[in-house]
Amino acid sequence: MNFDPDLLDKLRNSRHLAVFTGAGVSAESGIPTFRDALAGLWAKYRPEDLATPEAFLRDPAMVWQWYASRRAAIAAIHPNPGHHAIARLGQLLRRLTVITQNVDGLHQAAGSGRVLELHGNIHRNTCFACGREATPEEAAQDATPPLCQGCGGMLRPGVVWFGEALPAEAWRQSVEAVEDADLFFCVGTSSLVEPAASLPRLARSLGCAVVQINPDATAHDAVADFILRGKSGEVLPRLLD
Ligand SMILES: CC(C)NC(=O)[C@H](Cc1c[nH]c2ccccc12)NC(=O)[C@H](CCCC/N=C(/NCCC(=O)O)S[C@H]1O[C@H](COP(=O)(O)OP(=O)(O)OC[C@H]2O[C@@H](n3cnc4c(N)ncnc43)[C@H](O)[C@@H]2O)[C@@H](O)[C@H]1O)NC(=O)OCc1ccccc1
Ligand SMILES: [Zn+2]
Repeated sequence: MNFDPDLLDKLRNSRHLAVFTGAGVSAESGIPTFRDALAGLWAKYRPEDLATPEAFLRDPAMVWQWYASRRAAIAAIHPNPGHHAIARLGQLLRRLTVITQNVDGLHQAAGSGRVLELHGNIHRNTCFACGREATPEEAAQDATPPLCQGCGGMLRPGVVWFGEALPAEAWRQSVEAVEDADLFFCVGTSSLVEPAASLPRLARSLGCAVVQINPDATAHDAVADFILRGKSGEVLPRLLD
């Protein structure tokens, strides 16, 4: 894949690169993308049916087990060359901010220092009633779901469910990073979930060069200045060559 010299020039001279990622960046690690995540016994559900406070209240054990099965899948895999290339770019460039929709923690596992988790992290748990962050021991109790040792409420995964607000600080810092960036990578996301999907549009509206990295077309091809059609685990390492 030959890259547009203008893109390589912008990357080499970037003062601040913002890298916005979705499930696609973890696909080559063996984690099915959000659309494909509902395989096997979960196949009859839509993500929006399970990742909501209503679903949790309706059937807390089922939702807890879904997250437990995803946590187990994530524990068995490793970051891929796409994650590592982003971490390497973070060492080479003056400033790089990762803004991720992923809850798997693989950017941090690959060594990326500045990672803003817009939709939380599946390895953390909080109390659905009092909001307290639970200890790993509490979350390991043999109950589905385990109960909070503070108030006795049910523990829930530390992710943002549909209908819930994004973490205010992560969102504020993400908008700030997009406003400061001179280059914006949109990697492995279908960009269908709001307000996260507004960030590529914001970047474009601020005159930031937008690069889309995805094997398929997405809603954000229209705001991209450069479209790299391929898998992030193959395209990103080549950008470092
Ligand atoms: C479905 C959608 C229309 N619904 C929403 O956007 C809703 C509602 C909404 C709000 N504003 C709107 C405006 C318009 C319409 C709807 C809304 N948004 C919300 O509910 C948000 C919260 C949304 C967050 C939900 N949580 C997630 N995840 C955590 C949980 C969990 O993980 O279980 S969202 C989850 O789904 C999304 C999945 O998208 P992708 O990551 O892009 O994955 P996908 O599978 O779709 O695509 C993969 C892509 O990768 C590509 N690919 C595949 N292989 C590779 C490869 N190898 N390399 C590169 N790319 C690859 C594929 O081609 C594809 O393009 C991600 O964001 C992911 O985090 N909250 C909120 O609005 O709250 C209000 C509020 C405000 C104030 C106070 C109180 C309340
Ligand atoms: Zn509690």
